[in-house]
Amino acid sequence: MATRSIVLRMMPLLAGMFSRLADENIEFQQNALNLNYDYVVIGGGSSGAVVASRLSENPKVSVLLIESGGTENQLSDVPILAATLQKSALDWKYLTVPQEKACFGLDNRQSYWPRGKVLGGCSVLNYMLYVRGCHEDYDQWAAHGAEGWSWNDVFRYFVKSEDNRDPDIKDNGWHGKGGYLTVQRPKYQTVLAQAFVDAGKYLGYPSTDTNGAQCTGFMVPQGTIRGGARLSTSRAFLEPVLKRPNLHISLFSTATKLNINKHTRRVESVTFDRFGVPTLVYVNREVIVSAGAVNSPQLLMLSGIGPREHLAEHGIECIEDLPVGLNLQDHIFAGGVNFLVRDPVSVVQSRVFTMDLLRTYQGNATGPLTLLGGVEGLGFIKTKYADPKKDWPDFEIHFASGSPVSDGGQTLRIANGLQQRLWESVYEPHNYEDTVSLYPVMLRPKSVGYIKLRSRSPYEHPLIDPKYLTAPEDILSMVEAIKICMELIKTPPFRRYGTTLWDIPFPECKGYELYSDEYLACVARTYTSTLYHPVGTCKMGAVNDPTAVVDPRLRVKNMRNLRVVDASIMPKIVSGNTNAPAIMIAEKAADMIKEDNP
Ligand SMILES: Cc1cc2nc3c(=O)[nH]c(=O)nc-3n(C[C@H](O)[C@H](O)[C@H](O)COP(=O)(O)OP(=O)(O)OC[C@H]3O[C@@H](n4cnc5c(N)ncnc54)[C@H](O)[C@@H]3O)c2cc1C
Repeated sequence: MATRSIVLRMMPLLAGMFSRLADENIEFQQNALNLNYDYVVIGGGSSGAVVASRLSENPKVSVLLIESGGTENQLSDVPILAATLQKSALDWKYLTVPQEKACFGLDNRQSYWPRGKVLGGCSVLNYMLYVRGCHEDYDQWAAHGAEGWSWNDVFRYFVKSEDNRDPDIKDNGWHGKGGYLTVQRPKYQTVLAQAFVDAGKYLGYPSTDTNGAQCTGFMVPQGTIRGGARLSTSRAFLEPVLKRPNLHISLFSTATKLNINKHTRRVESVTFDRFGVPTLVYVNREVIVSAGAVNSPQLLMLSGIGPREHLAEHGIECIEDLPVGLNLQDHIFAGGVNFLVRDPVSVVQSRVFTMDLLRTYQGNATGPLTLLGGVEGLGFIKTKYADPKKDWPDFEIHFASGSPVSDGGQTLRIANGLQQRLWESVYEPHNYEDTVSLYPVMLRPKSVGYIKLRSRSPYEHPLIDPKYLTAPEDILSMVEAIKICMELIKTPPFRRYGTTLWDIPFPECKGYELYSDEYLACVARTYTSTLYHPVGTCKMGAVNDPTAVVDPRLRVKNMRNLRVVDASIMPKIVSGNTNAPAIMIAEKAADMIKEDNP
């Protein structure tokens, strides 16, 4: 407790020191709004910020961006502090319903879902990892009705955003230069980053740019950072265009209803609360809902677009009966895959938050504070359940050069909602010791959940049930992935630093033979962690696909001027982190909107 308060007391100092890297005085907020706009974009997150930026390139159209939150702060700039932003004012603070087959070791068996409530959305809270997913993901989307979304179609939109700055990657033919979104590795690595990549080689995985020709392999990740600081989509795409007179941004503004004319099928206006005051704007051309995978379906349902029977439960008139909120997919990992390290080479709090390193960060934008939330390696692997003939890994290992004990349980443990009993018995005895984690992330889970309304209040959090680990295949593949992580830690590149298996078993799993398949399955079901990638709740598909909410041009079916543009449109979750895909979706959508509104 004492240490926590010391760190908390250090925050203002940190904030002061990092002022070089942030400018809170930038005026995003538009004071007076017009009565109507050509385009109203709802939600200024990873996708919405990009859409608003691109649409307002045409000076002849007017664009209003409505965002529930305010602007990011100086702490959110510091890459290693990513997890500390959870449960802060920048977070929507969602919780899933208690899980039946997972999260046994989390408070009330609920998974905590942070989502960015701030201009830039989750790109302000995220771990900044730049990952595109595999070519196969997008080819599958297209094959199942999302015409125009194959890898060959989407590739140029990844490139369009990008300003890749790492010499060994930027010229390999797979990346863009000069775009708004700077992509680069932190200048600093611990020795463990290379150990991870070398361990992958030991098991036959190439060291490669997994965002390029081949998806399977290991790499030290690139991130959406610039000058050692986080680069949110707000900073990247909006800050440079703020002076455009045709772009208005309304902060602290929550859209509560799309007002739809049932006969014309047009959204005529949008109701929103601006600093708590009910407000209305009229729409000349289109409304673009970019409120993310939780809030986009919520807003559509509140406005009468959703499953008829479910809307009726809340007394909402159904204007269009569509499967909004279904098809919820998320990436999870087994949080208990941590290892002990003999040598002082990992990222522990006492070695990171020193005055010398703070000065290094301030002066040279390097040092451990630039690490991407502490993630130093990504390994895209195939378990025995993956198709050996395809370059389509079924797990992504996140290698962290630390674990929940690295800061004495101050951030990750709290963010994950780890139960006190589990914390005290398994982790606390190793507080502040050198450790690493190899978190196996299930890339294409079979378990699918849903989001529903709890009430017709826009302010009540929706009911979120991801149904983690309910499909039997999921736990089987997770066990195989954990075994691969254990193999990696035993390879010479890691062993030279004295890595060993964690020496305290999970008490809940003591009935099983240590490290047996049953034991590992129990660990995965006990410490089940989200990777914060919910998608799919406004599914894109062919017009005649009854499971689709939007068509391949992202138009809500049977509506004239309404699109959804964010991670919720993914028909299937991509095999990688979802920020770069959300930005790509927005880039492509902006082009489609321009084409459809000549
Ligand atoms: C903790 C965390 C770590 C992550 N790490 C990574 C990572 O390292 N790499 C990666 O690729 N991905 C990562 N992700 C996931 C990635 O950031 C998201 O998938 C992506 O940002 C989603 O973009 P979006 O536009 O769909 O939604 P969001 O970015 O969530 O944007 C939605 C926006 O809409 C606003 N909004 C919602 N409702 C309303 C309303 N009614 N009215 C007005 N505004 C509204 C929200 O405040 C928000 O700003 C992470 C996510 C989190 C939370």
